[in-house]
Amino acid sequence: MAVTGLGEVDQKYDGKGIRVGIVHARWNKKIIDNLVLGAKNKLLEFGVMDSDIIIESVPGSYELPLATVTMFNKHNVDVVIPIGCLIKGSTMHFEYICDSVSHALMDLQFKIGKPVIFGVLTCLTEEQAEARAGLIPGVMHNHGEDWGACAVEMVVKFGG
Ligand SMILES: O=c1[nH]c(NC[C@H](O)[C@H](O)[C@H](O)CO)c([N+](=O)[O-])c(=O)[nH]1
Repeated sequence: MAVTGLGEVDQKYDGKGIRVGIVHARWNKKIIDNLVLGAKNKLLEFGVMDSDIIIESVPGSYELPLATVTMFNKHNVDVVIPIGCLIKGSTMHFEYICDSVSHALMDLQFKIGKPVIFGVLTCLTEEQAEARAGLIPGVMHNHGEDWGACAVEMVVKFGG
């Protein structure tokens, strides 16, 4: 079952024995905490052992790519889920971080040969971010759950 894109996981893959790294930014804490919880709970639901989920934080989303490399090298994980929340401000800072971080995380997969799940919300408003973290009842769902399911599927199908 792949993640349908509507947030429903329509097939469950066996996560037993898979080691998963989660690196998360600390900006927008309320949103980040729920995204991380959603990803972790989905990993556990798919059979990943709690002891095989390694979580580290960084100051902001800009630090996620380097932390992702270190997570692979230091903790011998099969996949990393970098989690961040970027919210547009009044300057171009948002655009530059979104662009550099998304490209860096995409490129890392090919350099390392392992899956890097894109868990960075790039939102124009705080409300958009809250909805995608499952913090507004009845509006969207916690995208962290999608990322957890995606991580297991990618390792099962394409892991080294
Ligand atoms: O994770 C975020 N980092 C942000 N900035 C910090 C950045 O990621 C770095 O931590 C910082 O520039 C130091 O390198 C954000 N904004 O500036 O808006 C943001 O919305 N989210």
